[in-house]
Amino acid sequence: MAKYFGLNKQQGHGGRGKTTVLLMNLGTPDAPTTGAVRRYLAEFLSDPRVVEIPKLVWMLILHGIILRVRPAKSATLYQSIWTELGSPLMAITKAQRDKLQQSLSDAGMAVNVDFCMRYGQPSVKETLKKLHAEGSDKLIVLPLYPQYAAPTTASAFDAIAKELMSWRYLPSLHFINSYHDHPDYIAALAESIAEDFAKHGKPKKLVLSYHGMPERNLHLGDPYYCLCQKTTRLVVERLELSENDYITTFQSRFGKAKWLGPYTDATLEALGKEGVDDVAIVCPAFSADCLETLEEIEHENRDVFTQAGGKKYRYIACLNDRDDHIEMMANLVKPYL
Ligand SMILES: C=CC1=C(C)c2cc3[nH]c(cc4nc(cc5[nH]c(cc1n2)c(C)c5CCC(=O)O)C(CCC(=O)O)=C4C)c(C)c3C=C
Ligand SMILES: [Fe+2]
Ligand SMILES: [Fe+2]
Repeated sequence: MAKYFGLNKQQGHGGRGKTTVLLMNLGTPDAPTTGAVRRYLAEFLSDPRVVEIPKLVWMLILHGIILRVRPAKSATLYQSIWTELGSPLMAITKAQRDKLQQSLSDAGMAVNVDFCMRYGQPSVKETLKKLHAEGSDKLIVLPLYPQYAAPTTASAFDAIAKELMSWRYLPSLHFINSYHDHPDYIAALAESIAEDFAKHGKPKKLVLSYHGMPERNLHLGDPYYCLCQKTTRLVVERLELSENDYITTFQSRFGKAKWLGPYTDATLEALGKEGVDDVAIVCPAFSADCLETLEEIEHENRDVFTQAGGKKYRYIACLNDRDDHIEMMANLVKPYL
């Protein structure tokens, strides 16, 4: 048939039928240098899902001010968390890919696991093209953002859809848009907190700090804020905490607009001043440790808290490549395999 119609090898329509679980995360600079951070931020902050300001105005601010000032500052912060394996976000995502591959293979499933990043490398475009060339015609896309948000989850979908727009032979596609209340996610999160309490004692306050976004997004219909509140409720119910034991906050504010609150840094400062001097802090919106957790939460906010009078400050790591986190991913994708 192929010979009759003059199809070449690349075009061959046989030999397909592979299934791939495609993990997706935000992305990170290639190096902790001003140039690499500028390239990364230029791509990230040009995404209209991330910054919803009229394009012309935003491009003037972005290129005229932000990309001249922020990359050098952020590069210094990235240097403080960089490891011999590179950016933590990249190293952890690779470990998650490898362990999920192992887990699904051990369960006897003939499935390939790969990952790509929304911004930077490995790009959505190159990864989809590679998977197609390898014969994958069924994709289960799992963006590693537990709580759906338009700037993250919808943007991941945009990038996939944008690439596939120019394809003739589309793969079958399943897109998992949120797992904020999945029992395995809640169980893994609660277990990581319980382990910390067992080791260091129950703190006076558990702070559940989620990545923030402009408050306006909530009023325009983004469910992220409500999904974060639901995650908190399910986790604290499982840990049997009472209302005074915990607080939900939002971190990583960017720009001058009002973001979701209460803000993590202001809350820690207030707690320190009020004599709530023993806190543990966990970041449920991040599936992997990154700049926003390792630098902003573990370091910057520790200083805020201790300078306000706080004494004990424990950062509880993200779920990263914990076995229960990997099993959660396996259970999330299994119904589609
Ligand atoms: C500009 C607006 C931003 C929105 C909205 C936003 C939402 C959002 N982000 C994450 C996850 C991550 N963000 C990370 C870094 C980061 N985020 C913003 C801005 C917005 N994020 C900036 C400018 C940066 C870069 C860091 C800096 O220069 O200070 C990261 C870490 C990347 C890394 O390399 O380690 C993650 C992960 C979520 C879940 C989210 C949803 C509301
Ligand atoms: Fe962010
Ligand atoms: Fe930050």
